[in-house]
Amino acid sequence: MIFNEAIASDSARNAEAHGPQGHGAFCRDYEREIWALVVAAGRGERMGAPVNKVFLGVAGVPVLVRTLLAFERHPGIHGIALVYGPGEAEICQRFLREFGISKVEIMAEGGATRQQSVARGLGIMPRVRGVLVHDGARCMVTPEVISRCIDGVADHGSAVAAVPVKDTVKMVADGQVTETLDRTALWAMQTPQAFRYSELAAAYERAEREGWQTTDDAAVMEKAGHRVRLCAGDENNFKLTTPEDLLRAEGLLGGARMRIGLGYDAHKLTEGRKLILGGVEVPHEWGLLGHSDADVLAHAVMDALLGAAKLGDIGKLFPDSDERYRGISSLKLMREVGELLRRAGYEIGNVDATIIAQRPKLAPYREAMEKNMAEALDVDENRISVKATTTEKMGFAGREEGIAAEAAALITGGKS
Ligand SMILES: Nc1ccn([C@@H]2O[C@H](COP(=O)(O)OP(=O)(O)OP(=O)(O)O)[C@@H](O)[C@H]2O)c(=O)n1
Ligand SMILES: C[C@](O)(CO)[C@H](O)COP(=O)(O)O
Repeated sequence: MIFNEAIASDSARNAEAHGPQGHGAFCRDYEREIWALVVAAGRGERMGAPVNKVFLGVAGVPVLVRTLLAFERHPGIHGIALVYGPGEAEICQRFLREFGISKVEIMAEGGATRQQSVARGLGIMPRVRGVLVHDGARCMVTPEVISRCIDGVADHGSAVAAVPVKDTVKMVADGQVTETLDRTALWAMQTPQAFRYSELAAAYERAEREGWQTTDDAAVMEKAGHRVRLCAGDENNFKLTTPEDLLRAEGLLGGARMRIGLGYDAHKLTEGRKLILGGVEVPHEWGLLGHSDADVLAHAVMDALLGAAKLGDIGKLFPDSDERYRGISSLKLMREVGELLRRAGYEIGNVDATIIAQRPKLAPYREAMEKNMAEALDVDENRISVKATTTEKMGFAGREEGIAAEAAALITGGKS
């Protein structure tokens, strides 16, 4: 990542971006690339949240992360420049690491207005072919809208996502209607707003020099004398501006994205081993046999979570042929599972597990097991439930040959 705040001149900027001249394969031809410029330096006053609205979660994933992932995953986007608010660089960098976002190559602090923030981003980006300026607060942008903007800038030099106005719109003064506008000629502007980088950067330099005040990039281009073309946006690509927008986004992304998973595991009881269940060492004359600490409860919970996220199972992730996992605490593996889910954009809704054991009596340890696993998964204890049952002496558990556990997990969110 470049992460430069300011680069002195155009030639220095492209030298920095391209790397040293003559490095053949490593030399990027920025003038062929299409980038996204994501602006997230607003205050979100209309949202009324105690933090910048782009850091609020929608279905468990921060708004800004959702926005960045849309561009990260689009094959037509070569790089991303991110403009953040004062004091917010660190949290942005943490999100990039946690969610494995690798296309953000440039970061800059924004200004007091959106126009200034875009100008700053353009000022430190490499001179690419086309740039899609996008609001960090429009986290529901689809790959189709991004594609239309990329195609539009390639074919016509501009493409601004927009939707036709559906309501009747009137001019009003002092609470009185002065005019009813012709709705057929009215379109609501969204982002991305895509332009040739050279033209947009020059228009923004002029806007700053001449003190223009605009609310979108198209307006800057219009004032600079360019023709601006629209492309089809999407009704769901709305800007999260007020708390109602957040609810609407949650409704679209939250409930519809619930997933469930089931996990089951069984281990043999044997002498000379500790009995570890949910990370708790339970006093007993036998313990469970296994390559790791054989924590059958933790294993069932991990498989339920991995299954819900379609990320495989513990056998695939932590094979018993791997010496690194010999004797390992399963809670350590559970931490990794939690991290994997977070990176994939999931939030753990709840986990319900049952241990199937004839003996020992497990009720006194249930809470400690719940606490351990909640800690490992970095969720509230309220989300993890552990129960235990006997099989009335029937089957392998009843004969005390082994202990089994089963778990169900519900997760929400996800990147797609
Ligand atoms: N000085 C600013 C103002 C806005 N933006 C960004 O521009 C986008 C659209 O702005 P808006 O929704 O108006 O965001 P806020 O300015 O944060 O909201 P408000 O006007 O309610 O304070 C947002 O992603 C916002 O972070 C920015 O980068 N720098
Ligand atoms: C760029 C924009 O999102 C297009 O609708 C909008 O103009 C931003 O305006 P705001 O005043 O920052 O909400």
